[in-house]
Amino acid sequence: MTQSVVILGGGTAGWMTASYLRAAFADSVDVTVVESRRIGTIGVGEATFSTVRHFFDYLGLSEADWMPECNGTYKLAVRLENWRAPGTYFYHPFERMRVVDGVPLTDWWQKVGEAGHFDRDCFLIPWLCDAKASPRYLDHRLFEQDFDETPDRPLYRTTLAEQNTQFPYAYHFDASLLADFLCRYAVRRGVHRIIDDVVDVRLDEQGWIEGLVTREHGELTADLYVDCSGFRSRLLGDALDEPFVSFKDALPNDRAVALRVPVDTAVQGIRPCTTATAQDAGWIWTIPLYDRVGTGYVYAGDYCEPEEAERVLRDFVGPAAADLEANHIRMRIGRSHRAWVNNCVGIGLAAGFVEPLQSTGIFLIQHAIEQLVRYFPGTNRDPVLRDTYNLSTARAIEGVREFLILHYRGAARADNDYWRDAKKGAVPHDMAVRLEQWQSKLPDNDTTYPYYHAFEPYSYVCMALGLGGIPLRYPPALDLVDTRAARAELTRVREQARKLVDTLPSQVEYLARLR
Ligand SMILES: Cc1cc2nc3c(=O)[nH]c(=O)nc-3n(C[C@H](O)[C@H](O)[C@H](O)COP(=O)(O)OP(=O)(O)OC[C@H]3O[C@@H](n4cnc5c(N)ncnc54)[C@H](O)[C@@H]3O)c2cc1C
Ligand SMILES: N[C@@H](Cc1c[nH]c2cc(Cl)ccc12)C(=O)O
Repeated sequence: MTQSVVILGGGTAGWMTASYLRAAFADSVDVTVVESRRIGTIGVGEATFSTVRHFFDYLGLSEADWMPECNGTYKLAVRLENWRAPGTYFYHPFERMRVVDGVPLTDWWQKVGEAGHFDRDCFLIPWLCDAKASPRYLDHRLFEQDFDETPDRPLYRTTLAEQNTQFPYAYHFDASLLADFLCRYAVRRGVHRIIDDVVDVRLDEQGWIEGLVTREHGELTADLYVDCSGFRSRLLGDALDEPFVSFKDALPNDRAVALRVPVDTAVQGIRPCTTATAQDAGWIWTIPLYDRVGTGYVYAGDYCEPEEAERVLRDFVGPAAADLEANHIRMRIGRSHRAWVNNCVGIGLAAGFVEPLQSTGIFLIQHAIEQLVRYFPGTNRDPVLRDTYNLSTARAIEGVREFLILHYRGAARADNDYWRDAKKGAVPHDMAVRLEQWQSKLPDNDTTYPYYHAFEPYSYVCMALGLGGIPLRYPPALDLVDTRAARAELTRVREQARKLVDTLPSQVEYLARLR
């Protein structure tokens, strides 16, 4: 029996959901997207997790299919500048920690490494980022060979649940071009697209949605409604009045101002990472795309006025910013108490958002969509499926919240009220315990947020070591054991990095070849 879904919203969340549901259920689920011409999309959201490749894989799309159309580039890490002190930087790479004699290399590094650059001493990717290298050779081989990339497995599509290796890169892309691309993909596969405004929502006596009233297309009805209306949360927050749990007590950044800066990347090169540069009231993102750079200042409105933020961003960009129009954005930070209420599921900004740091928005969308497919409601409206979905998606965003709180707690920077207050904000009880534990032994499986939220202990380790504000000791056991193997591994990282930097093409060269 065919079921029907109406999705409100044609931003990244709406079109990702529509295309994925179609790929999962084909003609068994009839999908309609209604999007407004008058209400724009958020227009930002250009950096991803490495796991987004499962999304494209599921849709049957290769890099060559979508990257050139969306000005895509590779992202091998986040580079955090000035979080410790002016002039410092470190990387959070898509690269798992090496382990020597059962001990993570970073723990060894605390004892035997030279003070300074844990990231460049323990990982390869920081060297590739500094060299603006491509993660692939011109014959398309990956710089690491741990991955089965055989293309001929048409019946086996991967999802987040199968993540047992750490893929070495994610992507940057133009968010508007991606939404257009996915719209074409979905419509070609039978998704109905309606351009109109939803002006009213009809509920039955139990509070279930009966229909969405549009300005010009009458009433749209379905078995399930997906709210992808962005921060407005037109169905979940507005019509169904589901309470919103704010994260502002711990994460005060609630505004952003963004610019799209044209750049001659052939001349400047394309650094294969997102850069997050700490500022007086937040931080600035720099996301290199194929033909331009996306940049924006994420800041706390309580500490900085929008005009001041725009001025700081323009100064940061320099002369190239002169004639560009700035996009000012208010952010609603937190989550809907429940993401799925009755016959309405919120996905994307409509359901919740943490803040752009570490680019978690699209990951949370992808996770929500995969969970929706897993717990898709039958005609009997089993409430257990809905409750399990709500538990899983709430845990994911709460984990992301915890990881981001660490950035502000852990930053050594404390030179003004914003950075000092950031260390006094609320911390979830369990996290307060973990912050203590990390001082005696770097974060590991037993001392990090226990539910799936995609960040693994090594990500927490990078932050603890790189941010510099948490006093850290190495485990005393390391004074009692032979350190030779660990020292040899640190030397091996250096040798491997040197060889890669010498042999890999630049990202500009590789992407030109891909086109
Ligand atoms: C400053 C900032 C930076 C970010 N950076 C990143 C990043 O680097 N990486 C990342 O993963 N995520 C990032 N995000 C998050 C990411 O942008 C969003 O998760 C993503 O774009 C999804 O947005 P959306 O589709 O939920 O909402 P939107 O893009 O706002 O789309 C809303 C849609 O709903 C439609 N709509 C609303 N009301 C109605 C109505 N009444 N009738 C008809 N249509 C309606 C609109 O027309 C539009 O199509 C960032 C977010 C912000 C705010
Ligand atoms: N495991 C997830 C999350 C993740 C792991 N390392 C990084 C690094 C950065 Cl910069 C962002 C996200 C992540 C993933 O692989 O995407």
